[in-house]
Amino acid sequence: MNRAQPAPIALTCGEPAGIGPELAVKVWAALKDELNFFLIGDPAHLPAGAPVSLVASPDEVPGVIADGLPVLAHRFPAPATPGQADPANAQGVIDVIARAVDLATTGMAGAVCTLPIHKKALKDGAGFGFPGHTEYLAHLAGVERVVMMLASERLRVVPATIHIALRDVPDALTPALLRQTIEITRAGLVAQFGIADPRLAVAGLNPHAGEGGAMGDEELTWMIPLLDEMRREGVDLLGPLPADTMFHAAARARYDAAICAYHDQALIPIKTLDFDRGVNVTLGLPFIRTSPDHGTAFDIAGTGQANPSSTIEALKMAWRMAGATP
Ligand SMILES: NC(=O)C1=CN([C@@H]2O[C@H](COP(=O)(O)OP(=O)(O)OC[C@H]3O[C@@H](n4cnc5c(N)ncnc54)[C@H](O)[C@@H]3O)[C@@H](O)[C@H]2O)C=CC1
Ligand SMILES: NCC(=O)COP(=O)(O)O
Repeated sequence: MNRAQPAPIALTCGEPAGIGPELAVKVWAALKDELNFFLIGDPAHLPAGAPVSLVASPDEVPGVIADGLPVLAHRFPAPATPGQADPANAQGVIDVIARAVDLATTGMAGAVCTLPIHKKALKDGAGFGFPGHTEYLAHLAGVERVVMMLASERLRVVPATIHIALRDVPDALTPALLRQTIEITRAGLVAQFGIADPRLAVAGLNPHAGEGGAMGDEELTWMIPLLDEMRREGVDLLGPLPADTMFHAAARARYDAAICAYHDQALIPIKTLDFDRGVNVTLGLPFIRTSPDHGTAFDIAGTGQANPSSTIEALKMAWRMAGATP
């Protein structure tokens, strides 16, 4: 590897009781000759016998990554028991994310890549007041609004509303929110994915995109007028499209990203197509953040079965976005 590259990526440990510790070691084995990254977490949470290179600062990473997983130690109060989150560790998980953001904003880390957190464990254990990383990272960065994108080679999707109850979606999905989501997505595709003139598709809220008002009227009353207005402003937009027919192969070829009304409308197609290789990327932050597309997988934690492919893709994407040259 050419070591004159971006600053190393900070990989946050996520929930120690999940598959994060196992993934950290597996991705080190896969990527140690390709890119620079370091884990922020407790070395005692890693699988027994894992090769570790303790570092005091990210700039030590290039010199030691060949020998073992570079770890910037963050000591936790309790050990990690696979499949059982310990409330005593919840605050540590949150603090590690904040530490990674500090390193990224000061340029010591080239990007942040997050291993999965268990949202309820953080809420119960430390009163975590955010639905997920996305909103917490926006808070830490002092940014009012960011966008969650899940991306793979075959599809990019954006849920305009994220972790809210389905019954709250129609009220939360406002013209202002959809406009902002489209604008941030478009800017992110240009700046972070290198797409000069992004083509966007917007899903309707209702079945068949409302079918002319026969199955809901949000498309008629405000979505069509908003998208028409944005097309006149020069945005390359399709929609509102019926969500059930916009994800087959020929339909996907017509756009660079699909903007969806709610979480499952966006995440079901990409996790069905590319669960192993999907990457979650936050657009609109002043630093790069990627993540695997899956969660803590308590059901297989500690068994050695965790597939590292999505985390490998997340680290590679962060490395490219940080400006790495091949
Ligand atoms: N970025 C993040 O921090 C994310 C966190 N989560 C959180 O994770 C927790 C568990 O969520 P679930 O809905 O159960 O989803 P999950 O992704 O953890 O697990 C769903 C299924 O996929 C399997 N699976 C997941 N990742 C795998 C991998 N790398 N290799 C092999 N099998 C894998 C699991 O064993 C399970 O059967 C929740 O608290 C959720 O909020 C979920 C998604 C992303
Ligand atoms: N369903 C996606 C997800 O939970 C990721 O959330 P975040 O922690 O990246 O905000």
